[in-house]
Order: sequence, then C-alpha cells, then structure tokens
Amino acid sequence: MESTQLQRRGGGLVSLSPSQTPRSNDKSVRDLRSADSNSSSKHDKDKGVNVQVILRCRPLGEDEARINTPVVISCNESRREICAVQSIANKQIDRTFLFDKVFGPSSQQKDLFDLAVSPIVNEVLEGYNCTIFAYGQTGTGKTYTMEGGARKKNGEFPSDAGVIPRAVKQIFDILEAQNAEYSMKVTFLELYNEEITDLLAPEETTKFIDDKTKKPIALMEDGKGGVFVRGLEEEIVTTANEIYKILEKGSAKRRTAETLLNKQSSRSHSIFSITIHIKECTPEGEEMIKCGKLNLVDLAGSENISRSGARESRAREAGEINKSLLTLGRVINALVEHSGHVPYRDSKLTRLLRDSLGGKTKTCIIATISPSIHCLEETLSTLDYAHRAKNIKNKPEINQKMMKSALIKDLYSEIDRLKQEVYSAREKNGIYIPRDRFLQDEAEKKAMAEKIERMELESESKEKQIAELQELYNSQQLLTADLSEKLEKKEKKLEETEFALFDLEDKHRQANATIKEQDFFVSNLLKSEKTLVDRAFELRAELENAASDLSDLFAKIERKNKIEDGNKALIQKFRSQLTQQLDILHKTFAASVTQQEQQLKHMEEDMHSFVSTKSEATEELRGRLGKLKNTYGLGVKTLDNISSKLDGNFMSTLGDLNSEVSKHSHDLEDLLKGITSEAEALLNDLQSSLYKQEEKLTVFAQQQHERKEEKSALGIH
Ligand SMILES: Nc1ncnc2c1ncn2[C@@H]1O[C@H](COP(=O)(O)OP(=O)(O)OP(=O)(O)O)[C@@H](O)[C@H]1O
Repeated sequence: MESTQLQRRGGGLVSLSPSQTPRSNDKSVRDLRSADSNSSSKHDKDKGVNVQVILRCRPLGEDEARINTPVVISCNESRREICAVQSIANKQIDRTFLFDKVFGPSSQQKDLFDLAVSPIVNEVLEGYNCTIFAYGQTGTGKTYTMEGGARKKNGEFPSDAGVIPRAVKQIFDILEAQNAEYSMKVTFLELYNEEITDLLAPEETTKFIDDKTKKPIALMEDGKGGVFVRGLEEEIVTTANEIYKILEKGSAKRRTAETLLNKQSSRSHSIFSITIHIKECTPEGEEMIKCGKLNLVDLAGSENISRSGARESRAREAGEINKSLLTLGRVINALVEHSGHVPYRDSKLTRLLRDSLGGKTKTCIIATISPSIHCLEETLSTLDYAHRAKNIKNKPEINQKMMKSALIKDLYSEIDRLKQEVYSAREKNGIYIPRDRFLQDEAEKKAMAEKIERMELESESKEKQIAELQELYNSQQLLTADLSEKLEKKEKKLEETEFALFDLEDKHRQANATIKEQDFFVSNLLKSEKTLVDRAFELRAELENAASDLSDLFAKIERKNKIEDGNKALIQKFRSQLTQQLDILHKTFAASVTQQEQQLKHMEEDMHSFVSTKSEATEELRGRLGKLKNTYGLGVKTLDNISSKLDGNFMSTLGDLNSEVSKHSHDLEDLLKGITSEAEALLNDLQSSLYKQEEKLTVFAQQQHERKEEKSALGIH
C-alpha cells in the first residue's frame, strides 16, 4: 500500500506517497520551496549537530534484589555522569562517562520523556525528521523505555507508558490545541535476519509467512539517494487511541512470530515511524504542507554482537543480526573518525536509518544498562559504544514545505500513472513476466543504472583531468618557447661575461696583493686596538669605582646635611626651651627669695616674741624669787621670835614651832613645785619653738639644695 491520505479535520482528502517525503535535492520539490526556509536550519546545516546520547540505568530486578546482587554502577544525574566501579582481587575497574543526560534507577518514564524526548517531538512538529534509538544489552529496558507497560483495561494512560505512547499523546495534544489540519500515518516494521516483517500487515499475509506468494517487503532505492520499504503498510491514524491499538497489534504480531518461528525478539530490531503532514497558510494565503517524521527504533540486544554465532545452528541468524548491529557500529566509527567511506549499504538497518546517522535527521540514542555486577562487561561495552556515538555530527534540515496546489498536481499525475497500470493489468495488454524475474531484472537494472551513474561520474572526472592536462601541456609549450629564447640571450651574455672575467682575474690578482698588505696593517691595527680596548676597560673599571666612591660621598654629604639640619632644629628647640626654663627659674627664684625674706621676717618676729616672752618669764621669776626671799626672811624672823619665846614656853612653843615649820615647809614645797612646773612649761615652749625654727631651717635648706640641683641641671652656675 503505497499511497496514503492527508486527513483534513472535517475536510477534503489529499493522497501522499511515502516516497514523496520531500528532499532538498529533489528538483521538482526545490521549485516549490517556500521562501520562509528556516534560518536556524541553515545554521545547523553549516555547523552540524552532535547526536544526543542519553543514558538510562534500570533498577535491580526483583530476583536480583532478592539475592543481593552487588551494584557496580552509580549515576549522577545532575553532573550527567555514570561511574562503573569494581575491584576484584587485584583487578580494579573505575571508569566515569559523561553523557548529554543521565537517568538513574529511580527515574520515572515521565521524567525521561519530559526531559529528553518531549523537545524532540516538538521539533518533529516544526518539520524535522527525528530518530530515537534504544540501544543496550538484552533485559536492560529498551522495550520498557520505548513502549513501556501495557495499557490499563479502561484505556487509562499508565504511569509506566514509554516514549512511543507519550510522543503520540503529545503530538495529538499539540495539534488539537492548535486546531491544525493534519494527516498522520504510522508504520511498524521488524528487522530479523536481514528480513523485514511488516508488523501492521493484515493477518493473511503473515499467516503464511513462508508462502512464496506472500506480499514481498523489499528495500528500494528511491533514486534520490534514499530508500523506502516497498509494500509497507501505512496506517492512517486520527486519534491517539488508534496508535495505541496499532502498537499493541504490532507487538502481539511480534510475539506470535516469535513463538511460531522460534524467533528471539531480543535479536530483532523494530522501527515504529510516525509521519505527520500539517497544513499551513502563508501570509499571502497560499496553502503549504509541512512534513515531519519521528522514527522510534528498538534495537536488538547489543550482546549479540559478541556472543552470537556461538551455536552452530544459529550461525546464520547470528551472522545476520551481527551484520546489522556490526554495520551500525562500523557506520558510527566511520562517522566519528571521518573516514571517507561510510558502509551504510552493508546492512538493511543502516540503509533504513542512513539519514539518521550523519544525515539531515535529528538523532537521539537512549543507551540502557543494568546496574548489576554480572552485566559489567556488557555495560562497559554499551557505555563505550554510546560515548563514541556522541561524536557523530548530523546536519539537521527542516523538510521543505510544499505548496498544496503543486502537491495536488503531482498526486494527480501519480493517480493517472496508477490508473494506466490498473487498466493495462485489467486488459492484459501489457508485458507480463514472472515476479521473481521482474524483481531480478529490476535489481539488475538498478545495479546497472548505479554502475552507469558511477561510470559517468568517473568519465566526467577523467574528462576533467584530460582537459586539465591539455591545459597544462599548452602552458608548458609556451613556457618552453619562452625558455629557449631566454637561453639564447643568456649564451650571448655568457660570452661577454667571459671576457669580463679575464679582466676581473687580473684585477683580482692585484687586489689580492693589496689585500695582503692591508691584512698586515689591519693585524697591527687590531693589536693596538686590543691594547687600547684593554686599557679602556681598566680605565672604565677605575672610573666606575670612582663614580661609585663619588656617589657614596654624595650620599654621606647628604646624610651629614640632614643630620646638621636635624641638629640645628634641635638647638633651636633647645634654645627656646632653655629660655622658657630660665624664665620659669627666674620667676621661681624671685618667688623663693620673697618667700625666704618673709620666712626670715617671720623668724625674726618669732625670735622677738620669744625673747620678750623669755624676759617676761624672767621678770616673773625674779618677782617670785623676791617674794620667796621675803617669805624666807619672814620665816627666819618668825623663827627668831619663836627662839626668843622658846625660853618662855619651850614645850608649847616647840609644838607651834613644829606646826609652823611643817606649814612653811609645805608652802615652800608648793612654791618650788609651781616654779618647777612653770620652768618646765617655759622650757617646753622654748624647745617647741626651737624645733619649729629647726624644721623651718631644714625646709629652707632643702629648698636651697633643690634649686641648686635645678640650676646645675640647666647648666647655670
Ligand atoms: N527503568 C526500569 N524500571 C523498571 N523496570 C524496568 C526498567 N527497565 C527495564 N525494566 C524491566 O526489566 C525487564 C526487561 O526489560 P525490557 O524487556 O524492556 O528489556 P529489553 O532491553 O527490551 O530486552 P530485549 O533486548 O530482550 O528486548 C522488564 O521486566 C522491564 O519491566
């Protein structure tokens, strides 16, 4: 079924053929190119865009977790790193790989889709062709990532839905939100043993899969450098649910074939493609058709590259699977190493996906790995493989938009051609040959056409070479003529030069003699020059010494001047300080002189008052002594009277006498005591005033001494 229909939402139908996916080198399409050719696509085309490589590590399975399988992989999603670490005995593995995105064991299907796939789906809707590969060892989650878990019974969207159903949903959501007119078709094929199986073909064809009359599925060159799968069923889809059903149908067919034909799904590749045509209107009102394609590829288990072929019975099968995966590896290597020849044609897988590897398609590889220690070898090989693929550069280009009118015209001519074919088939007026023969002829014709094309190219390049050589020959001829003319001229010139040479030889001899003479002079001159130079060196050294001495002297003078300046300032300062000090001293001295004078005056006054006090005291003492004398004379007189009376009354008188004597002696005693105490008080007064005078004198002497010291400190004599 080669033609499909463009679904107009609520509108008309336009038929499309899969081989009509527009290409930039298609002349008929080139004429229809719209003016708004995307500038960013031009930029991408010039620079090239690296294939995006995403790494996903699945969690340990239930069985693995139960037996505590050691984990050797650690994922750092933020740093986009994967580390493989293991040490057994003395073998240590510690490798780190960096990818465009990393999804660890706990990552969800939604995370992977939103972060890595959703932008790619948007680009498909912008008109790019995009391809997403799932690559990895069997059981690492390729199918889980691409298809995901089964749909729930009531048609709900499950949380473990994979990339394909999510991409489909996003496409429909966006188109419906834009209320766009679009057509969408899907294909689903399986590649096993280099044989293509259409997973969407009606039951009858697959039921008799070994039947020779079955519809042939073949890869055909489209004559424009691309390939298409002839006879591949293309299903038109209008809702996301239809795609889910198609997916389920395809997967079920894959499983049935697996049991019927003893296939191993892990050894087959599957390609699910969605092609979208969207109608757009230019500002001028012209209707344009935008086309984008999304290929979702679930590759065979990568371990088959190394392990298949082990069993004799499966040799061919393994060989063929190896062929596709090995060729994929070789294509990647050739692209990374920029080798001239890229072996796309060596396998069907690489032929089908040629545009996704180094072509105009945007490509993303999701490499899946297991964290288990038992898979480490395969994991490392997957990591190496994926890491290498990061260096592939594609040159993505937006598919050229087609004018709807031109497209309809093309499709009408296609319908006419098909009508004629049907008519001739019905009338049986055409040429009929067996199908195998026809296919063989076709293949031969194609090979011949390719060969002719190659030869034409070669002959074209040869003709170019011949023309270049002819041009070269002509130019050489001209050059030769020019050179022989020049040679003649040179020969004449040579003769003249020979004569001149004889002359020159004579002159040369004379010159030699002169040179010898000159040499002698020169050697003498050199000697004297040497002596002069030596002397000059000595003088220079001396001069240098003198100069350094001079600079030392200048430095010293400068230092001295500085010190003198400092000293002058110091003297000046000292002088002013001295004058100040002298002023203070004069004032202090004058103050002390007046103070001393006052003190002397006080002392004089004190002495005068002391002397007058003493003379008063002396006077008083004298008075008292007179009184005493009188008292004593009275006493003596009384005693005389008493002695005269004694004769008369001796005994009574004696008694009186005794009492009188004791009375007088008491009086005398009291008097003496009073005198003594007065004298003592006088003496004490005298002594205290003497002490005071002595203290004053000591203070005075001390002040005198301090002044003397101050004077001597200031240098005054
Ligand atoms: N990220 C994941 N999270 C949870 N389970 C996963 C994950 N990846 C894989 N699995 C589970 O691991 C098992 C193997 O996965 P799957 O069949 O997708 O591997 P595969 O690489 O496609 O294998 P094959 O090459 O045989 O097709 C499945 O049961 C799947 O549910």
